Parts: sequence; C-alpha cells; structure tokens
Amino acid sequence: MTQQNNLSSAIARLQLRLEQLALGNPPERCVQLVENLEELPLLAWLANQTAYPKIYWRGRRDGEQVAAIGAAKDYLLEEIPATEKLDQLYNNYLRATPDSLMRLYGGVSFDPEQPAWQGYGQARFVLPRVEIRQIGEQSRLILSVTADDWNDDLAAARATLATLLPAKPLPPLAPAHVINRSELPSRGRWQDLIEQVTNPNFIANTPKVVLARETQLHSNTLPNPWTVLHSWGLLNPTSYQYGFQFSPEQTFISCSPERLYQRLGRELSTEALAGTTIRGFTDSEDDALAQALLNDGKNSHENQLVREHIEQQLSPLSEYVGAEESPSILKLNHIQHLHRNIRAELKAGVNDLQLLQALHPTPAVGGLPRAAAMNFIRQREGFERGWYAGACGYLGANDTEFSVAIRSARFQPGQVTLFAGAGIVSDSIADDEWQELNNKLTTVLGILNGL
Ligand SMILES: C=C(O[C@H]1C=CC=C(C(=O)O)[C@@H]1O)C(=O)O
Ligand SMILES: [Mg+2]
Repeated sequence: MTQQNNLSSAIARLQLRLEQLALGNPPERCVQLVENLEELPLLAWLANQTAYPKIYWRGRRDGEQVAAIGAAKDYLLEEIPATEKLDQLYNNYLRATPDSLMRLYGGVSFDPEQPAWQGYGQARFVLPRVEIRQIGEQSRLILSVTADDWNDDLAAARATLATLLPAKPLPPLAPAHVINRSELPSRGRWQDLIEQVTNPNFIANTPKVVLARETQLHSNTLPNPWTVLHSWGLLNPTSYQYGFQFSPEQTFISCSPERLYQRLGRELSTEALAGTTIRGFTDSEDDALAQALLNDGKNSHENQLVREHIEQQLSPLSEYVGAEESPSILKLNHIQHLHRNIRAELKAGVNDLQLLQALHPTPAVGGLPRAAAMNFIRQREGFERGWYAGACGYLGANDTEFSVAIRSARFQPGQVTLFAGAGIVSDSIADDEWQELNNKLTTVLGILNGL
C-alpha cells in the first residue's frame, strides 16, 4: 500500500466513524478517534496542509514526532496572569479525563509583564483537531471532537478532515537575500548593559542576568520556515524541534537543546543547561575546548546558579530532588554547553501549572533572583521577548513536556527575527558575551544563507 493510500484510507475510516458518532449522544467532554498509519515524513506532510493552526513537535531523545492541524479548542490567553484560564483548561480537559490521549500543545511567553506578540498571547494552547503522532514505526492519526456545540464541532471536524492533503517534498532551501540587518540592543548598548550588570553593587544582589539580543533580517525571499526547521534539526539531531504556525503569515520555530521539564506521572526530569564555548575543528581541539569549559570558573558559576535554583524551586513540590554533582558536555553543531541532569519524584497532586510556575523562567534564560533579573530585562533589554525563552511543549494528564524556546526564530512577512542570549555573571566580559551571541546564531544564519 502506498503512503498516500494508507493516509487517505485512514482518513476515510475516520470520516465513517465520525458519521456513526453523529448518530449517537454527545460525549461528556471530548472524543478522540484513532487510526493506525504507516510512517510518513511528518514535517513535509504538515508543510503541505492548508488548515491552521499548524503545530510540529519533535521530542529530544525518544524521537516522538507530532504534526497537528486545526483546533478543536484554541485558547489564546492575553490576560496577565493567564494562569487562571489555563487552570480551567487544564482541569476541565486533562485532569477530568486522565486516561485519554488528549494533549494541549502550545507555549507561554518569557515574561507575562512584557507586551505579548500579536497572535501568540501570554500563553496559547491548542487541542488539535487532527494530530499524527509518530514514534519509531508506530504512527497514529487522531481526531478530536468536543462536546461543546456538538453539532457544530462535528461539522468542523468533517471540514478539517476534508482539507487533508498528502505529503509533498518540502520546498527547497533557497537563500534569503537579506536587504537589511538590525540588532537590538546594539553593540554599544550591550557594553552599557554588561557594565550595569557586572557593577559590584548590582551583582552583589543580582548574581546573574541573562541578556539577549534580537537580530532582524529583512528579505523578500525568505525560505519556508518548515524547511528551515528541518535543516536546523538535521544539524542538531539531539535538540528538540518545534514550530507553531497559528496563521499563514506568522511562524515561530525553535531547535532548542534545552528541556524545561518532562513529567511522566510523578517522575520529573529537568536540567541545568548554561555555560558555552565553540566547537573545535579537530577532535583534539574540540576536546581541549570542552575541558577548558569544564574548568572555567565563569561558565561553571553560570551553570551552578541554574542548578541550585532548580533544586530550590522543586524541593517544596517533591519527595526527592537530585542533581548530577558535576556537569558534563553537550555538543551541538557549532557550540558546546555545560549540562547537568536533575531528577525529582513529585509529591502526590502536584500539577503542571505549579511546575511551570516554579521552573519557568529558569536562570538559564532569566537570572537570579528571578524577579530582579526579569525587572532588569523588562526595563533595559529593549525588545519584546515574546515566546523567545518562553516554554513550549504539551500538557498531558500523565505525560507533559516543555522545552525552553531558545535557538528560535520568528517569521513574519518579509522578515525573520533571530534570538540569542547569554548569562551575565560577575566575570563576564562584554566582547566575549557578544561573541557568544553570534556563536549561538551561526547554525541558523548558515541555513538562512543557504550554506
Ligand atoms: C539564553 C540562551 O542560552 C542559554 C542556554 C545555554 C547556555 C547559555 C549561556 O551559556 O549563556 C544560556 O544560559 C540562548 O541561547 O538564547
Ligand atoms: Mg554563557
């Protein structure tokens, strides 16, 4: 059976089952219809669809991939804080049906007190209308229909199924002809900011602030964001890959190495990822750079502050928390990081909203103490972070995962904005930290230049 036959016959079976469902009574909250599929190239399939939102997620180690299209529920949360609405959503849908396959995919912004990016909100979560989840050779097509406005929702489900198209190869990676590049903060402003943070009076109370820069590229020939994500993932196969396209003109993609947390029942896995150097050209140069990173005081301090903070935040919510004593090296395409695994066994009843509040943003993207560092960023950094350094992933009843949305790019008509941040601590040197920002952009800039 060809791939297309397989997909189209699964869709046809879902259409039949949907009509059978329409003859019965509405469910209490939500029904999910599931059909098995043969493996298919999910990103290419997603890119070829016409319904929105489009969401892609690829986990880091187990390699689970998800492509989602349309929304059975779409919550754009603009209020500050958005937590109360999120609480309702979480309680009504996920906790009420603990055994279902249901997941809410989405993200929360870096700082709810900064203005939100248009269309992304302080948080936005979607219960997809159609989802394909693929892990190993197992692939499942899932259709969700909710009980609210049952007949309308059935009609909307029919309509989305009717739009589904086969996979087609991703559009080729044409280089972006950049007509203008701008950076915020500028190099001069960066110098001032680093001096302010490293001032002994300031650093005595605020030992770490992660400062970031946005790099805007204007171009009339931007490549397809899904193609960029695909290429980015090939270069960093151990990183997460995800993208949110809530409307055709706006896409946020990330190829992030960083996990905020993964929760399986009451088992939580997280990490301290902070401290950076470049890769070497030869193996011995690469090893020497890794060794120097492990021995470096400034970078160890960056990582240690993250580890301590995560442990502190988790301990009231956990029966047990433990971190690796010494960091190891995580190698990416152009850079390497200090990395420490952290595990916790959660107390009974601890939920994901508590975990998000406790962990996000970590001092790998915010700073320490959290409130003072975020205040500094909000007032001085000079651009709106939006979902950059936010938390993206999915909420499930028993299985939740969020990544920290660094190494990310926002596509808008005629423009792509790239983001990079660096942890500023007492021994930080403005030149070196600026170079670190550039190093963090090397991979994605290479892709955009068609290299
Ligand atoms: C904030 C970013 O990276 C963080 C994660 C790893 C290493 C970092 C560092 O060494 O400064 C940052 O804390 C970013 O890439 O935008
Ligand atoms: Mg650093």
